[in-house]
Amino acid sequence: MTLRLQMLGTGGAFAKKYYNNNGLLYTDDFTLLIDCGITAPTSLHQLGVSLPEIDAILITHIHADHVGGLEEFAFRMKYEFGRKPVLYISEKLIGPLWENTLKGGMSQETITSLEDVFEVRALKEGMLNQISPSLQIEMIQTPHIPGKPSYSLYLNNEIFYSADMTFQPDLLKELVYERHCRKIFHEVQLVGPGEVHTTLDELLSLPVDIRSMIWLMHYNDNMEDFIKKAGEMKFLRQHEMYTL
Ligand SMILES: Nc1ccn([C@@H]2O[C@@H]3COP(=O)(O)O[C@H]3[C@H]2O)c(=O)n1
Ligand SMILES: [Zn+2]
Ligand SMILES: [Zn+2]
Repeated sequence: MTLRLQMLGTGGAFAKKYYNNNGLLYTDDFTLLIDCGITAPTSLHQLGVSLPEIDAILITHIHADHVGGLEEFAFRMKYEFGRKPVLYISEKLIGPLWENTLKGGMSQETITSLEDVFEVRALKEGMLNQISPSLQIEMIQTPHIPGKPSYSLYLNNEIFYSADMTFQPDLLKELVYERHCRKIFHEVQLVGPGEVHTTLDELLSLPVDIRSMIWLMHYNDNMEDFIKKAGEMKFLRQHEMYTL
């Protein structure tokens, strides 16, 4: 079963030319939205994708470029379409997503918890979660902000999709050399110290066979200046459809 990926955006948190780094992952019979940031509703509108066409949303971590569009998504599904979207989320993030992010805007007499606006499906890390008949996802907790859980995704035991994360060369080597990973979608910070992200220079330090399978995403507006500096790595483009 082939997967297809269409990014709603490929930009970093503060990019303006590129939308938030959120993606539509398609199987033949299922559409999963990976992260739903501030710009996700606009990008979906531009692509002509209506909200009910999305079978489920999966959240990697709680930053506005990954969850800032959830309020609009949930309100519109409730009031325009009379439906509750399916939300896959780490069990550790259910409380914080409601208490720290959505409660302020969404709470009212009839809405007092995340479950009132989403059909919540808790994901456990380190094990295979069956999302649809042909899509399995393992959540791998990867370091981003200290004390703030963030989860990268291993799709169908062969494709790595990074959440926002600091450089983890040992994980990437283990996935490629021991777990048959054949494609990597990786966030990148093009200049400056990474701190909470992975820099282009760090990714350039990986062995060439790993670099050749990397597609870069979550980049800043000056991405075009780095196309020739990324070696074998390629830049993922928003709104283009990729067969994985
Ligand atoms: N310790 C931190 C925390 C946050 N940030 C910036 O805020 C952004 C939040 O979304 P992001 O995509 O994770 O990128 C983060 C950093 O740009 C940062 O640079 N350092
Ligand atoms: Zn981000
Ligand atoms: Zn983040």
